[in-house]
Amino acid sequence: MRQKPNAAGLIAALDTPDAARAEGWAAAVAPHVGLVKVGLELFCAAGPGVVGRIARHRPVFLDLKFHDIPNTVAGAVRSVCADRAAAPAMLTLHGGGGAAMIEAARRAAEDTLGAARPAILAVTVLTSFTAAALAETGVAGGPAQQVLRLARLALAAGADGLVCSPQEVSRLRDAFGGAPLLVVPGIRPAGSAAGDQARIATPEETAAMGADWLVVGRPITGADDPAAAAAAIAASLPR
Ligand SMILES: O=C(O)c1cc(=O)[nH]c(=O)n1[C@@H]1O[C@H](COP(=O)(O)O)[C@@H](O)[C@H]1O
Repeated sequence: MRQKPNAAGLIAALDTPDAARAEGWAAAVAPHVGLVKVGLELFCAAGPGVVGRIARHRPVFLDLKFHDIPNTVAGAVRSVCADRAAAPAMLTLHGGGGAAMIEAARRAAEDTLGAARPAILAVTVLTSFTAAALAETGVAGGPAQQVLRLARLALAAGADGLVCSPQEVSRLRDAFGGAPLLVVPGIRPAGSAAGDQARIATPEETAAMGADWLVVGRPITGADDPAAAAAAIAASLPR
């Protein structure tokens, strides 16, 4: 899914260790979302085969946030792209893994799947980080500055897009224009609990700032009716 949606679209994060539950959610939200996200919890519990099963409902955003030496990440990308029929439409790696790692990931995806390769998305600063938590890791200057720094590096190294919080979307659009895919978690409809997310905004605000894809987990999967929750968020986005 390297092409950009015409208007901001929705991605449902299927965070559960239960593959049957995840498949049920995928089927229920499919009419309202562009992609569904398979993350570490589901992948580690259910194994790689879950990607193909979930992909029967919607294209899969495989969020394993690779961060290792270039050779190892290239191998991981080849592994998740090996089965063409079950290959993800998008995948994540950490921008902090550096330019050589990102270049190696892109090359591995191209070598394995050619034009059908997944979009490579670089995670910048996790949406759970405050400025204080980021400073504890040795990064001064705050999330916005670090997001811009990693974005510049990742896009120059061949990433198709970035994962950032709603609070950096406008700055990234100003700096890099409309081309990079901006995939944005930390989305909270008014009144829903932030949980462990620190840098958040509503779906309407995030779409208006120029996000391409909004990643929403618990506000959908924790709802009594996940399909209705996904439908309501999708309907709130400008068309
Ligand atoms: O890469 C991601 O998708 C991601 C990056 C990030 O900075 N923050 C973040 O929350 N995510 C993912 O987005 C989803 C957000 O879920 P909720 O907080 O439940 O809406 C989770 O599956 C996270 O793993």
